[in-house]
Amino acid sequence: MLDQKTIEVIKSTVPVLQEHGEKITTHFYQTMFTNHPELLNIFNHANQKKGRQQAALANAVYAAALHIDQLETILPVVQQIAHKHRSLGVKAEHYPIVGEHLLQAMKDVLQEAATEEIIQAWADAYGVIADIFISVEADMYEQAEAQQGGWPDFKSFVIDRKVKESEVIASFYLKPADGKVLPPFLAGQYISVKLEIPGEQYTHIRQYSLSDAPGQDYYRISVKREDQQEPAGKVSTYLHQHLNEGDRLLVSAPAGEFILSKSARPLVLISGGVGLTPLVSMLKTAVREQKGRDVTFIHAAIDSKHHALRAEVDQLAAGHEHVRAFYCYERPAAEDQQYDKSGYLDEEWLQTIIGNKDADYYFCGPVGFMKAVDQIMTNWGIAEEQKHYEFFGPAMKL
Ligand SMILES: NC(=O)C1=CN([C@@H]2O[C@H](COP(=O)(O)OP(=O)(O)OC[C@H]3O[C@@H](n4cnc5c(N)ncnc54)[C@H](O)[C@@H]3O)[C@@H](O)[C@H]2O)C=CC1
Repeated sequence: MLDQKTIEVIKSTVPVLQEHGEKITTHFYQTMFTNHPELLNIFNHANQKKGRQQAALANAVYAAALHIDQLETILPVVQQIAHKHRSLGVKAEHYPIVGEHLLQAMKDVLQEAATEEIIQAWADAYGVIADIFISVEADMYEQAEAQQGGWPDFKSFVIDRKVKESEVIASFYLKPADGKVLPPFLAGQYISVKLEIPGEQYTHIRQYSLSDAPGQDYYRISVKREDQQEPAGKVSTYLHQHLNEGDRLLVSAPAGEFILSKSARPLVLISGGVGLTPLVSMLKTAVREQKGRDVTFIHAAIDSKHHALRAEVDQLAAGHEHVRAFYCYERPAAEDQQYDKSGYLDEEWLQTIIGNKDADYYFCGPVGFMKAVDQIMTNWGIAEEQKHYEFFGPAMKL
């Protein structure tokens, strides 16, 4: 544990971290990857380029400094990050490397303001925080391995089926190459996929939500081809264009805390674009395991051509009185007939379809969509514990 003096010194650096946090973390990543290029096999290069990883780490360091005397308050965030770390293969031996470069980056950026005392206090604090992560993650590796059919890191899977779901989304049904049983997962969880792309120096790892219900003999991911964005998504493009039935890829055990809970309240699932993947898994699970629970599934897509997995959702809604599905098309095509609203979803429309607002809400989609939905929840006075959401990529808050 940290002594009072160390805590005070750490807290005194909060303003400076707020001001220089991203500069420090940008410098940190640069020097760490120069000295340890092998770590580029773990980190998402696109997030580095866009500066998202730097911002997320700066926020995490800042939050740690702010709460250094009550570290238990950051435990939920630790859990969330630890899930991601376990799915990426982050190990205890990586922490000293990160610590050394973080402290060096503080010294380099803050110069004389980073006194001996401050650097020592941060070294102590980093040690305590790293130990928490290492121990939480060690448990997670153990649990992943201990399940029936489980494994700790990455395991070879075969693409059993590849199915086009929309203009831009394809599903991949993945089965273990060794034919062993698959461990279960919780609706809403994701897996990491690890790929070697010809011509690329480092391996790439990406997280994809599992889009089917648990309990099958495959894991299904539904991936959007991100070849229109800048920079183009290398992994999604490679999956779409070059990987086919019979090909293999490496897969982590399922991870993540954005999961469907049981509750007596109605369930409202709101998705934008490919953000529907974890919510379709939740919808199927709720129908099967939470019999009679009112479920409203709301999906926002560009138009019918970009609308994936519609048949599966429609079938559930048609077969269960307490399940309702609504679709909002941003720019419906002339031939599009079956949708409930055009443009973006908004508060007024949601009012008309959500009868009992005292519900559990799960939402997932692009950032602008998430912000819009969160604002509506706030306007409605929905309690924080009734709001569940997930951002892919580095940890973010709404
Ligand atoms: N488990 C997770 O955290 C997952 C997260 N995602 C995220 O979901 C996102 C999905 O993106 P795309 O398919 O590219 O979506 P998209 O760009 O096709 O947009 C889908 C729909 O979202 C709505 N929307 C967009 N901006 C909005 C705004 N400002 N206000 C209200 N509605 C808005 C529109 O109706 C639009 O048609 C990605 O950012 C991805 O990272 C996707 C899968 C899983």
